[in-house]
Amino acid sequence: MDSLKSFLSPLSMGTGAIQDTLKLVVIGGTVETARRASMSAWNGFVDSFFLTAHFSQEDYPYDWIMHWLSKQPAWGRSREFDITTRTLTRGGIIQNTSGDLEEGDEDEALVHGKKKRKVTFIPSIDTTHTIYYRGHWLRITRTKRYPDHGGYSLKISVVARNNDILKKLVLEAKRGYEKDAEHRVHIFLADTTYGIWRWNGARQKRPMSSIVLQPGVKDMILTDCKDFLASEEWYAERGIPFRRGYLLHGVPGSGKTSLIHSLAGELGLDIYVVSLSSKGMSDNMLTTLMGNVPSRCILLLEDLDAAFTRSVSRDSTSTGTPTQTTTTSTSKSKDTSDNGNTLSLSGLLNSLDGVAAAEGRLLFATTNHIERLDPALSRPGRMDVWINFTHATKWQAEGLFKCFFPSRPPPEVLESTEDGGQEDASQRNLPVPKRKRTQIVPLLSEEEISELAKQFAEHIPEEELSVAGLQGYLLKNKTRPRECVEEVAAWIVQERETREKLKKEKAEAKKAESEEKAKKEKEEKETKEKAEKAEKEKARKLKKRIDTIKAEAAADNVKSSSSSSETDNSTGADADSEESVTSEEEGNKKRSDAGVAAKEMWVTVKSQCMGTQTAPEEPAS
Ligand SMILES: Nc1ncnc2c1ncn2[C@@H]1O[C@H](COP(=O)(O)OP(=O)(O)OP(=O)(O)O)[C@@H](O)[C@H]1O
Repeated sequence: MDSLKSFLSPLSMGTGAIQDTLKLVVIGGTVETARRASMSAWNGFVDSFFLTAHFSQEDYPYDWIMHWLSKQPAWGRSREFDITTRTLTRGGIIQNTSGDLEEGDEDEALVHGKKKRKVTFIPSIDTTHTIYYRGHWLRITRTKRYPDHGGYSLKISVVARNNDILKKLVLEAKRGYEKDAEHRVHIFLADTTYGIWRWNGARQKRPMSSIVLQPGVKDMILTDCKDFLASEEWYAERGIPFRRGYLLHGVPGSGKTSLIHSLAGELGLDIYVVSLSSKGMSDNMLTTLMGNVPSRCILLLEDLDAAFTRSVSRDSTSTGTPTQTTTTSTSKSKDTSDNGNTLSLSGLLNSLDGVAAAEGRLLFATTNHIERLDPALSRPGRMDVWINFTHATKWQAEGLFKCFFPSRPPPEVLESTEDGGQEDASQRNLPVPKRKRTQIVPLLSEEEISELAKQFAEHIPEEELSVAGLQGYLLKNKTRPRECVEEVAAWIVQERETREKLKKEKAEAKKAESEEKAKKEKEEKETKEKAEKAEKEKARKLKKRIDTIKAEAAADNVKSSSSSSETDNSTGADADSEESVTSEEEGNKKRSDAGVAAKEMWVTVKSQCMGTQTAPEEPAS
C-alpha cells in the first residue's frame, strides 16, 4: 500500500479519487462475477428439472410444431417475434392458403392487391420464448443451424416429471398440421447446390374429376397407386423392392402433370420434383437427393427425354442399350461422368434403384418423346405402368365442357338445400359455383348442358387439338356456354389457320437457316481454295527462282573449272599459278554465295509455306 501511495504521490491531488475508482472497479467486478456464477448455477439447477425436446427442420415434427406455434395466440402478446403472412412447413415457411378473411377481421389483415392475407406470429430466431400450455410453461428457442442455407432447429424445454406433456404437444401439433394440409399438396424442388430438397409451394388439391382422360384411365392409375401403397408387406415377403414407376408419355398439354398433381392430392402425398437437365446435376448429386427423399411421396422426373439431349449416357461397362448421347462432347462427358461430376444414364439408374433410394416412393416420369428414352430406363421394374396421352378426343371434349359449365340442380334439390346448386356441385367434385359467380355464369339445366356438351364434342376433330388448347377456348367463353358451342366451328378453322401459318413460318425459318448455312459453307470453301491456290503459286515462283540461281551457280562452276584445267595444261605453270588460285577461289566463293542465297530463299519459302502442303524440298547447298 505504501509503495502504491509513493507511486501515486505525484498525483497526490487526485489520489483519493483514483483510490475510490479502483475500489469501485474491484467491488463491481466481484459483484458481477458473483451474479454470473449464481445465475449459471441457478440455470444449471433449473435445467436439471427441465425436459428438453429438439426438432430438426429436416424432419416432419419440426413442421408440425412450427405450424402449431403459428396458431398460438400467445405470440400476439410476445415481446419479440417474427411476423409473416405465411405459415410454416418443412422447407421453412409456406404460403398461408387461408388467404381470405372473414368480415370483421380487417384489423388483422394486410392487403396485397385485392387479396387479404392473415398475419401470423412466429418465434424469432435465437430468442427464448415462454408460452403456457396445459398447465406447463414451455421454453421455446428457434436457432439457425446452417447460416448459409438456412437450416433451422427448435428446442422446447418444460419442467415436468415425465415427457407426457411433450408427447401430447407433438400429437396435437401433428393433428393440426395434417388437418390444415388436407387440402394442399406440397411441392419440393431439388437444390443441386446443396443436395437438399427445397420447399417450393403448397398447391390447392385438384379434384380428379377435373382431369378428363379416356374412360377407365384415371380409375386404373388411382387403384394401382392405392394398391401399391397398401402392399408393403407383400413386397417385403417376396423380396421385391417396394417401389413403383409410372411413365406418362405423349403430346404436350394433354394432362400428364395435372394428373400427377391430382393423384398426389388424392393419395395425400407430397411431390418431389427433379429436373435432370438442371445445372449442377451429377451422379453424386442425384444419389444424395434420392437418399433424402422421404419414404412415402411422389418423385417426379419431368421431361425425362430432355436429360438425354444434355449428356446422359450409359457407360460401356453397364448392361443394356449402348450410349445414347446427343451432345457433341461425348467423350468428355463420359470421362467426367466416371468421377460422378456429370450425370450418366447408369448414374441415374443406380440412384433410382440403389440402396439409397427411398422405399415406398411412387416414381412418375413424364416425356413428350418416348422414342428417345433408353429402354433400360423404361423397362418394367423401373417404369411399371405406361400411359399414353393424346390430343383431345370427342369424349374428352364433352367431359371438359361439362366441367366448365356445371348444370343447375333439379328443382327438388334446390328446394331441399339452402345453398342452391353448391351441394350438388361439390358432391360431384365440380368447381363449386359461389353466390357471386352464379350471377355471372348462367346455370343451365342438366339436359341442356348435356346437349350442348354433345354438340360441342361433335365439332371437335378426333385427336387433333390439344386438351390445353380446348381448355383455353373454354376459359375464354366461361360465361357463355351457348355461344361457346355456336362459335366453336369458327374457332377450329382459326386454330387450323394459325397452326398452318406457324408451320409454314417454321418451315421457312428452317429453310432460310439451312440456306444460310449452305451459303456460309460455300463461301468458306471458296476462300480456303483461293488461299491454297495463292500459296501454291507463290511456292512455284520461289522454286523457279531457286532453280534459276542454282543453274547460274552450276554454270559459273563449270566455267571456272574449265578455265582452271586450261591453266593446268599450260607449261608456264609457275607464272599462272597465282592467277589460277584466284579464279578457283572466286569460283568457290560464287558457288558458296549461290548456295547461301538459295538456302536463304528456301528458308523464306518454307516459312511462308508452313502448314501448307506446298513447301519445296531443301536445296543442296
Ligand atoms: N386431360 C386433361 N384434363 C383436364 N385438363 C387438362 C388435360 N390436359 C391438359 N389439361 C389442362 O391443360 C393445361 C396443361 O396441362 P399439363 O401441364 O398437365 O399438360 P402436360 O401433358 O403435362 O404438358 P407438357 O408435356 O407440356 O408438360 C393445364 O392447365 C390442364 O388443366
